[in-house]
Amino acid sequence: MFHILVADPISDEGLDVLLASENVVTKDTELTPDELENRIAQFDALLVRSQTKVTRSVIEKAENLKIIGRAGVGVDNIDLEAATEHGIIVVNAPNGNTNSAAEHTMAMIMALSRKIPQAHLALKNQKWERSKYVGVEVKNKTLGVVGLGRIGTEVAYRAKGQRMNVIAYDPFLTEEKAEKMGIQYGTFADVLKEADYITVHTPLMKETRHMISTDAFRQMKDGVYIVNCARGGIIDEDALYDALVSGKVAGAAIDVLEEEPFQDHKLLNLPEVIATPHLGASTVEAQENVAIDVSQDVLNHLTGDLVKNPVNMPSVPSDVLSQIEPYFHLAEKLGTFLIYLTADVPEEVTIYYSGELSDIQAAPITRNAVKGLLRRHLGSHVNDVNALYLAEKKGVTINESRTSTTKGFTNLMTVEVKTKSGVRSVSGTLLNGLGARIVRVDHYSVDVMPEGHIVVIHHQDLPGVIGKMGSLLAEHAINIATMQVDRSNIGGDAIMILTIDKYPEQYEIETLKQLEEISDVTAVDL
Ligand SMILES: NC(=O)c1ccc[n+]([C@@H]2O[C@H](COP(=O)([O-])OP(=O)(O)OC[C@H]3O[C@@H](n4cnc5c(N)ncnc54)[C@H](O)[C@@H]3O)[C@@H](O)[C@H]2O)c1
Ligand SMILES: O=C(O)CC[C@@H](O)C(=O)O
Repeated sequence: MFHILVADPISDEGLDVLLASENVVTKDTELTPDELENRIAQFDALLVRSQTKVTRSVIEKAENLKIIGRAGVGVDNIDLEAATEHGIIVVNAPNGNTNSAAEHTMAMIMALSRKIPQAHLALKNQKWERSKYVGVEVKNKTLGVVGLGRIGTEVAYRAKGQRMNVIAYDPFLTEEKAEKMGIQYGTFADVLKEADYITVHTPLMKETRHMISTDAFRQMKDGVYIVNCARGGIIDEDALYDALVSGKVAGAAIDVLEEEPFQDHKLLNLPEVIATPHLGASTVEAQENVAIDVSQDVLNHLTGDLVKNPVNMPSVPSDVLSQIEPYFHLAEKLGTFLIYLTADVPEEVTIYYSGELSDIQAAPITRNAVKGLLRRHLGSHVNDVNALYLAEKKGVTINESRTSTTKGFTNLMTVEVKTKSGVRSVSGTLLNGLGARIVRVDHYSVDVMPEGHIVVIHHQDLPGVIGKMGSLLAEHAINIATMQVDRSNIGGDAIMILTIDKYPEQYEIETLKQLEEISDVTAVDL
């Protein structure tokens, strides 16, 4: 049974799936930041919209938190780096409110053009001022869309329905795609120069913060209209204020501001500005959609299933997943096995994929190998979410490589670690119907199930060594379950890999090391 905190108002209908489960759902949408920090340790999952700030200090106190669900798109209220570092998966609901936000954007464009909010307010104040509220038509005007993702695209199609011309800029937009959509493809500068209306639909990130700046306003047409139903901060508010006061911008429609909630903002005192309090996603339909999506992902994660909309981990399509999932366990075991053999700090890890593995989406398998490598020293908090992040933080370079060297196996995965004292490697395969096998350790060929207690012995290939080893283990009541031996050449270096029924004590390992033919003994616990 898990404890789930719902910290922002989230649709009850959408939460049904959580409420119907055996978990304990606590709804507290009035928590102060301090209260959230003080209480978060007792929860396994946290659900938020955009109000609650999930800061690093909240995450640092969230000892049991496994997942943060964002009922909506933007995750700028969640410290993603801190979540990733702590192995907490963040999921969002990217599709459920697209329509709602696009409709709100169109409503804002129309209201701005016809001065509806201003006229409405005057009339409510008993002022019949028809000549003061003459508007402009949108037909044949050019709408500039900055960010042609889910919402930007829906806005573009709707604007075409209003007989507007649309020009869009998005780093992922191609001329072909623009042509297919019946819109004009442009650079950011083209959009600024040609648009009568500019609407922004990018996420708020380092690259997009204040992208609509004083310089950008300078490049725009005189009398341009500006719309922001995406995120406060994409537009530089001081620059917008100056552009409105100077008359460069004829009007602005704002659903979001840098500081929210806001009341007494200087932009709101300008008559050319119309505003709503972050209502883009506030429709019954959108709220239900996002709550259902995020609740389902939270339940999936808590019950060990894969999530649909991870933010801090790449998602894997289900057909790809069914192909690669069988290798997760093998990859983790190879990583763990290898780290036992690696005495020095790993500097570089390369995972080689060959045979059937050479053309698959291997990143999730790589994550499992790295997880296996890091867990021995960093503990069980290393998981799929933070494995690569923690490796990078520890200065370990992770590489993936495809090779044609299959050594006769239909699939072969090799994990190689470089340290200051050299390179060690281990290879494994999935044998049809027989499961996972370790098939190479460095240059030695073996056949070992990657399970249980294993002892890896490097020795000299001399008569009697195997017998001596067996007797010594018997003296310590250690039963040998399986044994594999390989050698470089007759009488040369050799390896013996034993699986035994109990993990040996350190003094037992030391006893083995005392045999003169033996150069190294490593106990591995898989
Ligand atoms: N007002 C609201 O209530 C509300 C509701 C939903 C979403 N949103 C916000 O709307 C925005 C868009 O959401 P979405 O679902 O369409 O996201 P999306 O990820 O589908 O689209 C964002 C697009 O922006 C593009 N982009 C990124 N950097 C860019 C740049 N420098 N210049 C131009 N384009 C760039 C991306 O390539 C992507 O196509 C987000 O900020 C989201 O948080 C607001
Ligand atoms: O929670 C909300 O109402 C806002 C959601 C919206 O800003 C989003 O990014 O999805």
